[in-house]
Amino acid sequence: MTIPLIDLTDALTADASGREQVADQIRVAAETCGFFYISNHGVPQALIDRQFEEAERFFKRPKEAKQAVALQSHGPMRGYEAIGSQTLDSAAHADLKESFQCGREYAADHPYVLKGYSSYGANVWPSDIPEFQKACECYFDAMTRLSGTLMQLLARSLDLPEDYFGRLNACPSDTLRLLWYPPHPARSDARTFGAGAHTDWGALTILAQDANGGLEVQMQDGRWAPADPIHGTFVINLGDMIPRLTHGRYRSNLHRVINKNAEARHRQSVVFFTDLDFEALIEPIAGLAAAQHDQTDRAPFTVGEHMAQKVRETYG
Ligand SMILES: O=C(O)CCC(=O)C(=O)O
Ligand SMILES: [Fe+2]
Repeated sequence: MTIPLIDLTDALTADASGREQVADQIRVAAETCGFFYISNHGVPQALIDRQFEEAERFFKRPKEAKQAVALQSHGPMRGYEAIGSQTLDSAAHADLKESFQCGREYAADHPYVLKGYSSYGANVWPSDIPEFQKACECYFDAMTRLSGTLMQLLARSLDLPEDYFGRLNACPSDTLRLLWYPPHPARSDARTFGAGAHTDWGALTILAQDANGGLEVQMQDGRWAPADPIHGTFVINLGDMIPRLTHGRYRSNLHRVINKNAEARHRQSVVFFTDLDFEALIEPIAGLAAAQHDQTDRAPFTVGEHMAQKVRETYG
C-alpha cells in the first residue's frame, strides 16, 4: 500500500458524478492510510513558488530579525519559533525545525480572543519585508478555498451533505505554518527528528513540501513509508477530529520528518491546518455506522479542549 494520488480535475470542473468519483477515492484513502496526494488542485504553481521563496528569505534572516516577531508564550500562537521550541513526540528529542505561524485576523475584542484561545488573535509580521506578509496572505486565501473544497468532498465521501462540516466551522481557526528544517546532524540518535512522530490535531492538513523529501507516514502495518515529493501536488492528511467524528472509520495517521538531504541543505515545507471552530463539539456524526474496530471512544470534547491539551503536551 502506497499513499494514493487523487486527481481533483473532476471535482473542480465536472458535474455531481465527477465529484462523486473523487469522493469515492477520498473515502478509500481516508479508510486506509489517512493520507493522499492531490494533483490538478487549481492553485497556481507561481503562488506556491512565491510562498516558498518568501519563507526562505525570512528564515535566512539574522536571528535577531526573526526573534523580533517571536511567538509569545501568552496570547495567540502567531510568529516565529526557534529550533527546539516544540517536542511533537514526547519520546524523542525536541524538534529540529524553525517555524513561522500566521492565521486569520481576529480583533482584540472577539470573544475567542478574550478567552485566550491559542489560534485566534492578531498576526505578527516583520515590518520591513511587506512582500513576505503579502505572500502569506495570498497563499492563506488560496488554501482557505482549497480546504473548503476538500471538506465538501470529505462530507460527500461520507454520504453527508457537502456543507456538513460548515456547522463545525462557524469561527475558523485555520493556521498557516512555514517550516524550515536544518540538515540532519551527523551526531544524532534514533530519537532525533525534524518533527517527531505525531498525528495532526485538527481536521484536515494541506502540505506543500520542497524537493528534499523527509516526510514519513506510518501505514496500517506499522511500516514507515516515505511521502516523497511529487511536483505540483499537495499532501493531504486527516487530523484527530476526523476519526472521532467518523466513529473510527477514517484515520489520522502518525507521521514524522527527518531531513536526510545528502548535500546538507535545509528542508522547507508550508502547512495549512484546517482545525475547525474551537467551540465545536466533537462526537460521532449521528447516523454514521461505527467502524468494526473503533478505537476512538472518548467523551464528547470541543476542538479547543483538544488543542489546549496538545499545546500543553508539546510545548512542555
Ligand atoms: O514538514 C512536513 O513535511 C510535515 C510537517 C508536519 O507534519 C506538521 O507540521 O504537522
Ligand atoms: Fe503533521
